[in-house]
Amino acid sequence: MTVRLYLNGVAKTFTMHLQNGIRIPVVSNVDFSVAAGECAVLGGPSGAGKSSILKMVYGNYRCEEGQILVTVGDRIINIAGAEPRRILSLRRDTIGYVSQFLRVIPRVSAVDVVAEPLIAQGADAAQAAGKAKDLLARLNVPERLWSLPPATFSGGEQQRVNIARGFIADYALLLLDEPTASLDAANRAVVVSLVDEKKKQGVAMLGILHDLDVRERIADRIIDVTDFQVTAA
Ligand SMILES: Nc1ncnc2c1ncn2[C@@H]1O[C@H](COP(=O)(O)OP(=O)(O)OP(=O)(O)O)[C@@H](O)[C@H]1O
Repeated sequence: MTVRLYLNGVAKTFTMHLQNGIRIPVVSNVDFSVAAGECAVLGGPSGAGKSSILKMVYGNYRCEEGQILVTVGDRIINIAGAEPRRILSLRRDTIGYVSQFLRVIPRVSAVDVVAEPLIAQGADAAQAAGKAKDLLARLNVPERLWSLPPATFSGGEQQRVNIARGFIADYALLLLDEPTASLDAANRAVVVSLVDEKKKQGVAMLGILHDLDVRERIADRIIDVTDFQVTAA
């Protein structure tokens, strides 16, 4: 078993600087690992700290305590102490993030929006566009939309463009932040098969999935975040 992600003694406390520096401890002693080819899902009630953990792994939230170790080839990198430039290069080459929200880029076509992460990893532009079209077709985005910028697409169409963009590149670690929220059953099934393919390729995945049906189909393990919750003294 190759460990791809290891959180070791991670803690997160928010400090509200505009409210007299009130400190809100959220999680502490977070310890778990995710192996290559495994999909682990963070469980626990609303407010338990699932998003905070995912955002620390992606480097969006600073991790003040503990280590977040990611295996990159034959090296191990600690995201908790990584410089912003290192985090950006990890996001290009090693860690992908699939959420339900598309950040629309004006005047860029759906195909180019989807292909971009793969081109950033060094792929040939024509091959990347081909793979982008395959994914858009699998996710039932109508072909007449592929050459248009997604700004005017429906919410569901934008969401599927974003999923295609999240799954196109080759990352060792993929973070799934409610990727199937508000998708219909047919497209949820497509996401399940995309996750299965990533597992076969040895990609480690860590996700938040409130959709119980999808969670049951893709989660190899549930990590209960309440185990790490900081209870008020
Ligand atoms: N940027 C922030 N500033 C201050 N507090 C925050 C911030 N982000 C999260 N929190 C607090 O941390 C706690 C955990 O939030 P988080 O979003 O991680 O929970 P969650 O388990 O993902 O919840 P949900 O299932 O509702 O999305 C909450 O009490 C929330 O108010």
